[in-house]
Amino acid sequence: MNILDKIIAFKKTEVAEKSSLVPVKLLEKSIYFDSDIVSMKDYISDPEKTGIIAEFKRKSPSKGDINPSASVEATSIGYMQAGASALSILTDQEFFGGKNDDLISARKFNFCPILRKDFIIDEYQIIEAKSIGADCILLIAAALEPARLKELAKFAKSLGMEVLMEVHDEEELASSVNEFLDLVGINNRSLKTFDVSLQTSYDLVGKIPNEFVKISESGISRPDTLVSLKQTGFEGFLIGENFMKSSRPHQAAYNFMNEYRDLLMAADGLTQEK
Ligand SMILES: O=C(O)c1ccccc1NCC(=O)[C@H](O)[C@H](O)COP(=O)(O)O
Repeated sequence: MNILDKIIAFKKTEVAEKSSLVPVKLLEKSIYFDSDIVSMKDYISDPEKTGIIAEFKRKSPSKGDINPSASVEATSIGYMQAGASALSILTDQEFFGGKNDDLISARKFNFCPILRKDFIIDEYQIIEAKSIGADCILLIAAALEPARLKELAKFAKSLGMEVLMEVHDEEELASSVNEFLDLVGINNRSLKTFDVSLQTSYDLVGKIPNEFVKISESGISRPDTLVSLKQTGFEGFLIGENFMKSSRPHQAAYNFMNEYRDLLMAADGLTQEK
């Protein structure tokens, strides 16, 4: 059993418990339920923005504790002030130390697209995502049969939400891509070995149909990597640990984004000189 199998097995029990404790009818009463979303697709593909989806995660299966006591308020506000285009908030408690309240707090303090980062296997979790103020959900191709993934994506769209599908290889991409997705993410981290290889992104970017916003996810730690990922066709970059491992994640994000902007300007200057 790999880590994803373990997480999904846990989610099945979690969803059964939660849905018996908090019925859908109650979730639908949330002030966020009928609110319009802030479009992740629009913010990421805006050329004036950095495309960075800055992630708030306290721990992870691959790294253990990263920053258990970080403040979601200070970090999310700081990320957006630093120039992030969007936020990704881990809501899984068991494996990532997150909670729904983290997303609710991020929503309260920021006007920007927010991705609910969790392991979605059921419509209940999508309704819950909308009720806590998320704009976009993640569907992981390795965790869902293609037909089920499509069903969940369609359901999210029916609630007015956007969908990011994450894949790890060409097979997942070919079998799971469907018309209800908005963004497609290439995860550079193998969920079997936890090894990270940016080559996965470079190999797969050309295979993502152009109607989807292309995101590179995981293991990004250098601003110059973003420049080359952008040059190969990525518009979005999901970055978590590199910021969160700092005692001041928002400061790390600020430094990273400043350096990225300088590199982009220098790269643009070189292109114009040619
Ligand atoms: O991060 C993990 O250890 C992990 C393990 C199993 C499933 C998912 C996992 N991570 C979720 C993510 O996709 C990352 O948090 C996200 O892409 C950011 O990655 P990073 O910048 O490397 O923190």
